Amino acid sequence: MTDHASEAAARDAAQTGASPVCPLLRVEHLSIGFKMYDPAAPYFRARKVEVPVIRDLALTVRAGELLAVVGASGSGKTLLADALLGRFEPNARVAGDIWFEGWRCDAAELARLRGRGISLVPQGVDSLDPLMRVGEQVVGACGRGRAGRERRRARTARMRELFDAYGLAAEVERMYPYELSGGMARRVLLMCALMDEPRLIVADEPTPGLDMDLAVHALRDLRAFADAGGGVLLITHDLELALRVADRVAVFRAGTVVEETASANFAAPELLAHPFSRALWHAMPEHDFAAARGGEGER
Ligand SMILES: Nc1ncnc2c1ncn2[C@@H]1O[C@H](COP(=O)(O)OP(=O)(O)OP(=O)(O)O)[C@@H](O)[C@H]1O
Ligand code: NI
Repeated sequence: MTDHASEAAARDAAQTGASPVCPLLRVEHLSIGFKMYDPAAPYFRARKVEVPVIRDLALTVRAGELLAVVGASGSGKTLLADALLGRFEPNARVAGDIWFEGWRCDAAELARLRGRGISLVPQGVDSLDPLMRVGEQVVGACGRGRAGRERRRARTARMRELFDAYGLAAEVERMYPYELSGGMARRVLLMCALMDEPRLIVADEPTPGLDMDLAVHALRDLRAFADAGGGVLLITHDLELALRVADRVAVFRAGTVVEETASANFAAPELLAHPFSRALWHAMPEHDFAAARGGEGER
């Protein structure tokens, strides 16, 4: 841990009257680019250039809150999720600060927090091992000997508690991933994340492939986690779904958050500050999919 933000938070609080409690997660000026051969240059003159994907991004997640990061496909959302877990490709160039519970963390510290504070619900259900029963995967490796047996017993009990709390039938434990429906597989991924009693869950597109009912169900589980005091960063391209569960929405465009606002402000376009947020509002099915007015070309 390199720094502590509680003094800064207390100072801010003295100035603004806000609560001095540190947010669970705070990201400031995060920029990520990739060093790669210039795709525009002819091959015989190719040289390495830095291609920016995330630029000067800021967001905050507090305990008890679900923040949705809503952005188009391919805009860098998974890259953001990976960054929060301290996972960077070797050619990534990273700048900016990520604070977890008031501590500024570098990539190695974030990677250590995985499973010890921060859990990821990954974008693909293919992260489940096809050859292992669901129960074994959720419980995870427990080690050998007496300590291993104790740990297995404790983790199995926790898994059963979670299955029960989140409505997964006990027989799912003995199933293989191919026997699960899309909705069940998504739920199992969430259970894997919850096993480690995280304070923050980063959920990367947890709903594609699910019908509306199941998607809402999956998001309700995340909402329940936030209501119990955890923080959730929900990454999605589906604003309509996000608005059903999120307290606040971070509108993500061209690699940065152009507006972080209360979900309630999506009630009317006048309540939204950025033209792209208003364009998203107009593009929602219930607002007749109007063309993305005011969005394109504006940053
Ligand atoms: N190691 C890398 N080197 C170069 N470019 C990369 C690397 N990793 C990711 N990118 C680029 O970063 C961009 C953002 O990718 P990312 O997967 O984060 O988007 P996304 O918003 O999660 O997309 P989706 O909606 O499909 O999940 C892509 O254009 C991708 O090509
Ligand atoms: Ni993605």
